[in-house]
Amino acid sequence: MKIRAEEEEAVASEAPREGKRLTPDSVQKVADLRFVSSVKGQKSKVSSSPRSSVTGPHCRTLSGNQVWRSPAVTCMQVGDPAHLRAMLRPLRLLLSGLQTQPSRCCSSFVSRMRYVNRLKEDDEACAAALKDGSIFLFHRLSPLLRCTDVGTFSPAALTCSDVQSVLQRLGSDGSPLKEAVLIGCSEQNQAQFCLDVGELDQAAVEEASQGSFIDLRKAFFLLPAAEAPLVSKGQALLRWHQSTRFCGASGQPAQRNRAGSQRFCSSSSTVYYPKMSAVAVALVSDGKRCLLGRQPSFPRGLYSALAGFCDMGETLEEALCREVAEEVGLEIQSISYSSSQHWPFPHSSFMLGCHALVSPAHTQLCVDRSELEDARWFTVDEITRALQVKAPPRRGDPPILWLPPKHALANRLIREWVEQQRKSEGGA
Ligand SMILES: NC(=O)c1ccc[n+]([C@@H]2O[C@H](COP(=O)([O-])OP(=O)(O)OC[C@H]3O[C@@H](n4cnc5c(N)ncnc54)[C@H](O)[C@@H]3O)[C@@H](O)[C@H]2O)c1
Repeated sequence: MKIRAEEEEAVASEAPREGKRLTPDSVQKVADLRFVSSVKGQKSKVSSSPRSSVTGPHCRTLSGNQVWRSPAVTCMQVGDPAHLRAMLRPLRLLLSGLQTQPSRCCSSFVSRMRYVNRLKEDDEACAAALKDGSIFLFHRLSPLLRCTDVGTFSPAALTCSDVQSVLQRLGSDGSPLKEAVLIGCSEQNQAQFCLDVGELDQAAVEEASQGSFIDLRKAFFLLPAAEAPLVSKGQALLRWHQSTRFCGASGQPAQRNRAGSQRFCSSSSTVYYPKMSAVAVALVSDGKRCLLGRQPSFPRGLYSALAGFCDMGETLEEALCREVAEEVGLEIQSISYSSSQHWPFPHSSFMLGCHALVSPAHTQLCVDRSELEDARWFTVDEITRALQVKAPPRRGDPPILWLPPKHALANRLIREWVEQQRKSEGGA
């Protein structure tokens, strides 16, 4: 596609270059300019009408923060029979946009995702973004949390200068900042980074930054559901860097890019990317009851959905059928996918959650005691009661059923199942 000289200039003026900061807005402006040029290019191939000219992309908000952008609007001379059609076009586009996917979308979400992607590829832009970004500190993989005025916890988001002054106060030259790893971009268009300051004295950093480093297992459940994934992603990336310093092929150090989205060994030309293990988790039902199991390591009373790591080469469905057969001796008849989750414990897993159905005629359990301490069928009333339990049973308390916490995918599967049962009871 051909871009005219002045458009090239306009694109270049918005494109990131030395001394100019890359932001989600500038990424979007470059995309807009390129888009207008591309529409002009396509237009000149399709029609050479001298009365048509492209004025620019047209935005409209359909809902929330989603801004859908229609193709560029073409201007016509008044009196032209096409004039009426052109005037009605925005309305047609709006109506068609409500029914079908628009041809192009430039929501603020898209701008942020493209921005993060650019930072992963452009070391200089990433270094500049760190100066304006927010940084989440960790100490030996425990995130720094602050208690809010209303008594809840939140991950402490520090500015680059905050972190610099903390480091200076503790006698550091600021070089640890180079180890910051990009996590994402906030809705306020601020790049987000995480940094492990495990080399520094924990109590001194806590005092200087007015927060507390809390073990992720505890922190994960103290945080609101929207914020827990941020610290879990940060910890997973930091852990991966700490354990992937060397190339497995050459034994030489593998160098990271500025964003920390990959490591590269120049001796073996191998690129390493952060890894997660795929885990299949299923809430098995016989149509009336659901099946939960417990491992000996679980806290007292806790039962959860059955889960297992996917073997190399297996599909999600194959992994689920194998795990359920191995652990409780049942054959799954059908599977429906629910949702997924990054699970940081004990190391990064990519959890894929499903509902699985077994035949009501074949529900006899044959539990593999080397994998599970116990597995049982539960009625919807037993599960509903367990969902009301607010605190885990203490030593000496009568035995009660305790379910996985609300941040866990297993909890979501259990709630979905209860809802489904209630609906079908209502419909029966
Ligand atoms: N978020 C949730 O709702 C939820 C629910 C259930 C399980 N989980 C998680 O799913 C994971 C798997 O559950 P599980 O019950 O099988 O746990 P598990 O930790 O008991 O693992 C079972 C066996 O899998 C093998 N294994 C360990 N790590 C592996 C890996 N990376 N790849 C392949 N095999 C591996 C080991 O032999 C281990 O004994 C655990 O990390 C658990 O915390 C999460």
